[in-house]
Amino acid sequence: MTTEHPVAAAPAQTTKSFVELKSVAKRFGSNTVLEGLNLAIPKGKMVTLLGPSGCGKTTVLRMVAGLEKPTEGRIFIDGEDVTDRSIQQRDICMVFQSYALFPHMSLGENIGYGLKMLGRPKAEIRDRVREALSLVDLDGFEDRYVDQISGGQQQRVALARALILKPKVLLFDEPLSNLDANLRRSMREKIRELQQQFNITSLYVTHDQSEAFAVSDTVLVMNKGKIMQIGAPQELYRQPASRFMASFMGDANVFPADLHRDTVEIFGYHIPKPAAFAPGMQQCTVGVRPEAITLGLQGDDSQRCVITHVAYMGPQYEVTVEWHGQPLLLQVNATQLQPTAGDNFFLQIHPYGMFVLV
Ligand SMILES: Nc1ncnc2c1ncn2[C@@H]1O[C@H](COP(=O)(O)OP(=O)(O)OP(=O)(O)O)[C@@H](O)[C@H]1O
Repeated sequence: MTTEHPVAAAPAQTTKSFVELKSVAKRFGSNTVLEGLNLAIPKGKMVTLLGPSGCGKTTVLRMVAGLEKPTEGRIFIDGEDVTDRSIQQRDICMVFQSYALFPHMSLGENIGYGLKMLGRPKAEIRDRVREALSLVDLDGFEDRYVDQISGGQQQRVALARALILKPKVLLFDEPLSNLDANLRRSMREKIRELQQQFNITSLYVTHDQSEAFAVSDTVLVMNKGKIMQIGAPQELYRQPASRFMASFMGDANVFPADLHRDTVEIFGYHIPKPAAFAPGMQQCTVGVRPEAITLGLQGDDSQRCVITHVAYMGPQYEVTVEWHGQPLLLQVNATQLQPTAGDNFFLQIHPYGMFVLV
């Protein structure tokens, strides 16, 4: 796919821009929502704020947009201090959960509205609207109205309306929350495709872990106004920095373990030691992801387990086994085994799904 496009072809401004928050705090009256927040979005990257409801993600996004002012700290876009600038003076566009389209305007008028306000000539607006619609796979939809298209299509129009302005920064506020599961997948693919195609520096807010992983270069996990961990999706999942992170990033079984030179020992069972384990440690707590555990018909006594609970999930079963008196959650691929409570197996743990907890 070409990276040249007359609507959103990355101009110098777009590719060079970045966002930085320095020592930002936000208080609403006596309620401190954020404290000492530092955040940097490299040029052309997508950073996602992920966290439980109320942790402060939308407040961060609104401060970057200029809809809220930090109580302390400064915000920079493209090297300029924008802390005291209004939303109109920041060269950013926002894509909202609610689409925020004008119902009395055609889709073409909605998308071209920003350019019209900038006083661009009619012919240019018409051409750029057509191209923006094409980018979001809505060719020929100029004359339709909001009530004549689906929710998924409305969100594509909202995306086109943002892209047409070639903003320095794109902000996404839970943009998929109102869409059903199938539409969510195709919309997030479209967002990621366009963001990467045009190297648009972007900040994305969601409380959905799989959505955050699918669209982001970097994910920043927040809890109660604090940053818990920042990293690439694989890093956060495979090397969570705390128990909160281990459980927030998915299911995890947690055990005390003895560390040997080349192996990790849990209940007498030896597993090859993953590279993440620091040399010199002798004991630690390990986390094991459910998908890293498999059931087989052969093994030794240290691997013996009995199934205590089975839940059918479609592609896989979620299975709880008892292992050395401890419950252990694992997944069984439905094409491989039909597990039943009471069955005896021998388990194996793959080192890929194991991490150290400190
Ligand atoms: N305008 C406001 N006045 C007072 N308190 C506010 C205001 N905006 C946000 N808050 C408070 O700040 C905290 C963080 O809210 P925020 O909306 O940033 O969280 P969030 O992580 O985006 O949550 P959600 O996923 O539910 O949107 C909450 O306790 C909220 O009640």
